[in-house]
Amino acid sequence: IQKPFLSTNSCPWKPLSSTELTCRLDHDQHTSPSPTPKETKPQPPPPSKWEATDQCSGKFCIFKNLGFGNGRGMVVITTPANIKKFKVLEKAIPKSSSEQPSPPFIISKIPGKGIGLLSNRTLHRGDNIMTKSPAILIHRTFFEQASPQIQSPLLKRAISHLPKTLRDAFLAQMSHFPGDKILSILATNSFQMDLGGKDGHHYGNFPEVSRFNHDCRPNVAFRIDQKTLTHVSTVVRDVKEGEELVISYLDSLEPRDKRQERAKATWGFECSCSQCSLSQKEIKKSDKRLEEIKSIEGKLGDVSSRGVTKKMMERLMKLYKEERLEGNLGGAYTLLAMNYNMLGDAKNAVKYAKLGVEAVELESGKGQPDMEVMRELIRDPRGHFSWKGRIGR
Ligand SMILES: C[S@@+](CC[C@H](N)C(=O)[O-])C[C@H]1O[C@@H](n2cnc3c(N)ncnc32)[C@H](O)[C@@H]1O
Repeated sequence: IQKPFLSTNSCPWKPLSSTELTCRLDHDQHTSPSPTPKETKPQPPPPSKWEATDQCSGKFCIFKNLGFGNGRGMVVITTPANIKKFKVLEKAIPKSSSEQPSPPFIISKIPGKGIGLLSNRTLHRGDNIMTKSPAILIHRTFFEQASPQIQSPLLKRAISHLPKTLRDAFLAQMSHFPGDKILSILATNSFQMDLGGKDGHHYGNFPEVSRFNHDCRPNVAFRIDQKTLTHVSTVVRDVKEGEELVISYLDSLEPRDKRQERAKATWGFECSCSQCSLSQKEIKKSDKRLEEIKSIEGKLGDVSSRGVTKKMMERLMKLYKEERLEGNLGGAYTLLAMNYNMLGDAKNAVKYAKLGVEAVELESGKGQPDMEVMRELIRDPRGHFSWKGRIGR
């Protein structure tokens, strides 16, 4: 458990509407107390309205909405056809979604990782950490089709349109790569997002979310809500006050060497997370467990496989628990629900189907296609297409 070590080394989180967003930990050289902000009358946010700018490169233009999210603001580099999708989106975002009066964390220095988030209270599975809309969204092909000489000035102009608080938060993000700062920030801190339709692939950047460090055994899961395009982060197991809140940037089910390789190649860091810093002996055991998880899930996922037993399923649950994979349970629960039903065990099938719905919604959001199958199973396990599928009706 990591405690905030010195009060001077941690900042309380401030919602974006405040006059000073950027925690001074971002700028270590500034150690003197910040001047008291001048008394200014708070201005009402501008109305939420998308505007096209004349700043374009080929088919990509900058669009801005300074009133988005109750004055939080957002800029987009995309095609005019895509911007129409945002007009719908605007209505889907609740006015207050960018503000959180009492967030459950503080920003703090974390040894060996730069800045991170520490919980400021006890948290439980299902608790929301934050829900944020992006500061900037950029069409995927902008990076593929435009040269860096074209990308850099357009990105710089786009960021310059953001309201000051969000712009400062954007520029304070960690960047790992040499060359253009904005490109490097985006390469270190972006998420893939899909606006739907055949040309909907974009990258989104959420400055506040960028403070989550990585852990191969995270206590927080995240998802992009496709309806509101917000980044939603949720606690997956009990968290004590002072514990670091961490998400996984990687596939947690890969062996340690592969995870290390990917962290280095994509984000340029040697992963020093709770799982990667185990002893060699424990790492070997962990990799073996991960292999066994893949093998059991392979059998459970194949309707033609023979020898599926309840013992095998109990073993799978034990492996997940030992590996602390509470953020990846949705798929495992769903497999168990189906297989218990295929073995004619309605009680366990319904139990795991209910757990599956909860876990999948937490990990991926509501409305996932497979969840209707789980709900049908919960309603009537014996009438479900999977009933006794492995043993004959
Ligand atoms: C998205 S940022 C996370 C916030 C960052 N620590 C900061 O100060 O803003 C990703 C960077 O944080 C650091 N980091 C995140 N997780 C880490 C880990 N498990 N071990 C070491 N460094 C880590 C790496 O430098 C990585 O490139």
